[in-house]
Amino acid sequence: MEPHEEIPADRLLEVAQRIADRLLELQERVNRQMDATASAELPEIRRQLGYGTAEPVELDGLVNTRIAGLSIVVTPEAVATLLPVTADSAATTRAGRRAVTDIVSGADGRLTVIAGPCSIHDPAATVEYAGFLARMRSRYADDLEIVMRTYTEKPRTEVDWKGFAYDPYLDGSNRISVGLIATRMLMLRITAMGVPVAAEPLNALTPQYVNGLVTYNGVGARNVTDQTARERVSGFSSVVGFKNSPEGSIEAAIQAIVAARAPHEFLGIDQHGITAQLSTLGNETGHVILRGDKNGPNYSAEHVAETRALLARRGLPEVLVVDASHGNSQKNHLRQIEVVHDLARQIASGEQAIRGVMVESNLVAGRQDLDLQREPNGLTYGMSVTDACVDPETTTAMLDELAAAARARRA
Ligand SMILES: O=C[C@H](O)[C@H](O)COP(=O)(O)O
Ligand SMILES: C=C(OP(=O)(O)O)C(=O)O
Repeated sequence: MEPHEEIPADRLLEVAQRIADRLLELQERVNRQMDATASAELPEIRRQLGYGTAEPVELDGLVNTRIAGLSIVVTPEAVATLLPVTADSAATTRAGRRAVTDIVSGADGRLTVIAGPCSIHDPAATVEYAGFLARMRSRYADDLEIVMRTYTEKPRTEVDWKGFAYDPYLDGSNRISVGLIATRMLMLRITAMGVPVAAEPLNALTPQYVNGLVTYNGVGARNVTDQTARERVSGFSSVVGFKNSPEGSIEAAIQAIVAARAPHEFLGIDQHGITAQLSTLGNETGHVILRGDKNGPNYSAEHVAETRALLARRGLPEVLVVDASHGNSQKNHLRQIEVVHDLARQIASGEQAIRGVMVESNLVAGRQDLDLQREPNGLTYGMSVTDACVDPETTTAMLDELAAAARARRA
């Protein structure tokens, strides 16, 4: 057992902070050595290339005029060395990816369910919720492959809290190193419990910190047209889904599928945090996630048929996942129940294209406002601080219905 596996979940942030402090101290020293080597050798390289001595130019008011701070962050390699993927976690992710890939390709007739909080904000509640999903996974294993939403990065419409990976203390202190370490610790913990993890890869650098721990990545509605997001997931080992755009464009998700199936060359970082050129092979698991839009839902049989036709026209597999929340619930968590009813009816009557359902679920129903100035202790335990979620009881009823539908479709 790794030492971090024994840490009580309510002390996870404290330990993440200690790890961050030690790693940042080390990284400062490494960076100083690198800077010293570069400043010793670069003038000589300049000279060998036939350039004269660089005259210092005053750049005040020209560069970094809107940068208020710049601090180093722990590197993926250092974090992975202290918090390695254990055999149990690796086995969970391997099996989860295999199962979801097979469901997407049609080799496995079950249904994927991506359930869990809209966003992660409290390690203890997250681990407790993972315990609930671990029980659900055993109960419904014959019909469902259940994966836990472990979203620590949140895309925001305007300005708001950006998620646990960025601001783990929920107070605007934005300790990103601590957030990245704590995210990895949580994903290690959840996968060690046998529950595969789903995430949203919002940032170009964060995936390196959770390498080997994510089974399913959903590119969000606000990022689906982003070239850098498409490039990134073309190299992911996980299964990837693309939401329709916030305005309802399914075509945007289809274009993302096509883009991500292709190999790409782009800029990222390597495991040492050094800028790197990444060469990818393309990801063939890409599919549309229907999430509705601001004007209404898009989960009906007509929408599913329309999406199938659009995919067929592009010669793509007629495969999709439906998100019961967001535009499909018009952000009313209880409407997810109606969405799931409808999807269960479609699946039971033989609709083959629907391979997965996403549900926003948490320990406590509803949502609460997060005030970054208030003590986090004022929050209700287990309740979402972003979009409203259904509770475990409602989630269980949904899983029961979806399992029966998957069974009926296979029969
Ligand atoms: O999934 C959660 C939210 O819908 C998404 O992050 C956007 O949130 P916002 O519109 O509240 O910023
Ligand atoms: C942000 C999310 O959804 P969307 O991109 O559909 O708004 C989400 O699934 O957390």
